[in-house]
Amino acid sequence: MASQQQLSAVKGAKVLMVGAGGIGCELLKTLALSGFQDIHIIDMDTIEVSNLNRQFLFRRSHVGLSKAKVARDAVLRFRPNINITPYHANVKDPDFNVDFFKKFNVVLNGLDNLDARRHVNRLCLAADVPLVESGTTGFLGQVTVHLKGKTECYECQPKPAPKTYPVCTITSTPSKFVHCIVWAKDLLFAKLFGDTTQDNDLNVRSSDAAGSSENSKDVFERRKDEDIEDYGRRIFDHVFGYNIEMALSNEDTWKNRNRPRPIYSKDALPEKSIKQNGSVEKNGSTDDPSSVSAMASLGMRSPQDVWSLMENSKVFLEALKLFFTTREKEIGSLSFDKDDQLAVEFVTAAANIRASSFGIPLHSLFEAKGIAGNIVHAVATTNAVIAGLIVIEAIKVLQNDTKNYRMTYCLEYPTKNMLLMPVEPFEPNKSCYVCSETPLSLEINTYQSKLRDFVEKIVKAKLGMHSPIIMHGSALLYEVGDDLEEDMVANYAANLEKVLSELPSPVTGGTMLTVEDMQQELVCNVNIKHREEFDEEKEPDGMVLVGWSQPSSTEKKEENHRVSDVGTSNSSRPIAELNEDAEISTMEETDVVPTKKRKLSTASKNATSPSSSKVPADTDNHGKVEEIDDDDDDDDVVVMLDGNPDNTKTRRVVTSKNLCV
Ligand SMILES: Nc1ncnc2c1ncn2[C@@H]1O[C@H](COP(=O)(O)OP(=O)(O)OP(=O)(O)O)[C@@H](O)[C@H]1O
Ligand SMILES: [Zn+2]
Repeated sequence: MASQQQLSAVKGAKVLMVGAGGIGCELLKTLALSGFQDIHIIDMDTIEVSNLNRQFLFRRSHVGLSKAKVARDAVLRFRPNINITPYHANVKDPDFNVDFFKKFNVVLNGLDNLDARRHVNRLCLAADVPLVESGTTGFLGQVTVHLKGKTECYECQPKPAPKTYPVCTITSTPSKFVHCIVWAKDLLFAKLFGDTTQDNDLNVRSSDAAGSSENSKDVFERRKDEDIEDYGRRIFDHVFGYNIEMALSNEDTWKNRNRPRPIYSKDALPEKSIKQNGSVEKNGSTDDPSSVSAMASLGMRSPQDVWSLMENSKVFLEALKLFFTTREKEIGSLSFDKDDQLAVEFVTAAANIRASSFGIPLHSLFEAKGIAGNIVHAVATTNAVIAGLIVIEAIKVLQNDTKNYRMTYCLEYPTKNMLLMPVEPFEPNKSCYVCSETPLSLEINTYQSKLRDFVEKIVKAKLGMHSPIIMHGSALLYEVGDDLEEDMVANYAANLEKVLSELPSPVTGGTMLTVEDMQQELVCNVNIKHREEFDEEKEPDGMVLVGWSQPSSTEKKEENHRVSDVGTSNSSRPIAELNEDAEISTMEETDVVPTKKRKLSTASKNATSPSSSKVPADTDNHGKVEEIDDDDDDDDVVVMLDGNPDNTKTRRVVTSKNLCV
């Protein structure tokens, strides 16, 4: 039961909700039922059929309509006397500026992407409005409270960049199924059906043959009058047989690894099957290319089955044939789409054949699709629980009950007998470039990198600024805006193409640049350190931003609970892990390994039953993660998917570029 004090705080509050998706719908309903009377909602999307299974304010007849508006109407039907103001718009629109944010007592996020979350965080800091942030991925979720100067801001912990894999792991030494999926999807599929002119590491040839005119041709090119089945087998033999033999010839690679096995179509498929390919069942309608399916064609039905090597080989050849015979027009412009059945079949089969070669367990189409499409299925209940927790924190915020703020993790399995794990919020990270004024350092080759590289790779991609101004002392090097004079626009365009050391106000080692985003009211100083060389694989940007990743080490040590953040490559927040010692740690891979202590709340301190579980700190409520965190060093966790074949309780949450609602 709410106290009188709580009720009056709730009644008098003006609340901004950002996002009316999975979490947002639950949140709006819970806010209304909790007595909130002045709610503003921003959502830029319209309703899709795929939203209906969990966004309960929406019905089929609403498909195509604004989420914010329909959500408002749906809630007004059972709470007609409250005020709900919808905005069908992007929260990054200039209309939603600091003055707009200042009107609210609290902002509640139900977003699904890092970019928007960072933007809202900055506006809340600039407007000095408390933010309750949230995310879910499948069964996992979390709610955090951010109050300027009192708790960490949303960006106090570095957000991992999208997960990438070392090229050599993908092309030569896969050790996990996800590596085979990346190879099948991003290299093989792209080479065969996407931009066929692209060069990639699939075109391995023996060195002595490289010079001959026959071999200077692209192996992937279909020869004139080449029978499609012959072509398919040639590709099969090249990528699964010949390329593996080539790789094996480099003995050093295999000194400490299991040697892969070359697979040729004649070994994987009896002659009879090769000829029978596609003869079992004809595809439904070839008028609709999206309905074409190699599985249907081969009479294979269950996407849950793990196919044998022979079945994978059949699907591979059949899918390749179907692309060339029924979807020829698309070849050259296709990119992998998880909703494209034939593409999923091809990628599943190719990944499995490669996995078989490298002694990696094979996976079903269903699993492969999840990995390839980075899908974690949304769980409506998690969204509902998280929405409830948001409201609880919002009420504390409205009552200034700072000491009772909690960030709460929703776990998949009980830990210490608890599914909801409350934790005291972090203090602000003193080296956070967003909420403190700590300068950043950038290692960069000032004689080679252009201003454009700095703007794209650092200012936009890493610092998340949309309309940056870049200054060297009082010299303006770059800015964007609608009201710029033509000659200024030309000047800035010219500057973008100049290397840093040749800018009108040269930027060299020791220079301090000031980067500012007017809308976000964020200013950062960046100390430039000249560095000659970068490791192409580890530092593909050709520059390294250091500075804000190290959280303060001043937190109390007496607590027997610890959080260690291993931030990483993905845009998501770290994954929190509760281990046997009642320690909470967040783990992801990264190049920085900050460690700090985090206090569990009383409830969790008193908990007794040990178990293990992992929680996403940044999740995507619509059930998708854009990247799979597949840290090679973290074998105790698995990608979390519905129908997880490993049936293990120790799961890895895939890192999400987009936090789910
Ligand atoms: N910049 C933004 N401005 C306004 N709304 C945003 C912004 N970014 C994301 N959103 C909204 O946040 C909501 C997130 O909800 P959710 O994660 O459930 O995604 P969804 O798009 O509804 O689901 P799915 O992607 O699975 O179809 C979406 O409704 C989306 O429109
Ligand atoms: Zn911060």
